[in-house]
Amino acid sequence: MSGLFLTLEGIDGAGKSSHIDALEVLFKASGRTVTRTREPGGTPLAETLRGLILSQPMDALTESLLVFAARRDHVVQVIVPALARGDVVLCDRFTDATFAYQGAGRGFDAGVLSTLERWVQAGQGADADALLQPHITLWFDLNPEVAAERLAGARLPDRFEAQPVEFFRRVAAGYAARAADPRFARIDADLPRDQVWHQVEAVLRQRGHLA
Ligand SMILES: Nc1ncnc2c1ncn2[C@@H]1O[C@H](COP(=O)(O)OP(=O)(O)OP(=O)(O)O)[C@@H](O)[C@H]1O
Ligand SMILES: Cc1cn([C@H]2C[C@H](O)[C@@H](COP(=O)(O)O)O2)c(=O)[nH]c1=O
Repeated sequence: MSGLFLTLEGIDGAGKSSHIDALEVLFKASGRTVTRTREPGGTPLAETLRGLILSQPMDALTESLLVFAARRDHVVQVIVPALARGDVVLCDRFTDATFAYQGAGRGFDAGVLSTLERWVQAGQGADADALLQPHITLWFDLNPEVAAERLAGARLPDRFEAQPVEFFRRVAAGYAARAADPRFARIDADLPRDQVWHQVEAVLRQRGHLA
């Protein structure tokens, strides 16, 4: 069986993490082995970098280099081996987040991000031209004002969550621009949790990722 690389994306507070447990249960019930992971993070080194990225002041180039450094370790150590085994890889954020947050949010050069993406996600040997990309990206689309209300009081904000709503409007626009790619499935996240889940399950069945 071939591996499935599924990513979850959206602005902070859009509700994507709330559905990862259920996704894991669903795929396991269909007989699949699941590797559950997140970005930035997913390896000891990448989790160390995550701690710095979410807490330390830095400019947009440093931030971009650190997220891609964390990603390289994660891709090599976790994602590629899991896909080679045939696992379903459930990854909370991947490179779309970099284009949305560092690109659209911070205003950092998308051409430089694309170059880093090619270096970090290039295949090996005969596959050198193939770029590792998710098979499907569940994009939890939620108005930034609603997301901010959901996050208020839920937890102490990190360096991104502490950004003003204008930042998240730019990030949301960045995701919307990337959603033209057919691997994106838009999930209307401005609905009660059970209805959000219903959309997630339906899209996976429609696209043939679940029996
Ligand atoms: N459909 C929903 N309706 C109302 N509240 C929700 C819904 N889904 C999640 N929440 C609540 O919104 C908050 C953010 O949800 P969650 O942590 O899943 O978001 P997230 O997209 O993973 O955010 P982040 O990327 O910042 O981790 C939580 O308090 C969660 O309980
Ligand atoms: C992968 C990635 C993430 N970010 C930001 C987005 C979020 O604010 C945090 C991660 O926190 P979460 O609660 O686990 O969603 O990191 C980023 O700016 N760039 C990236 O590439």
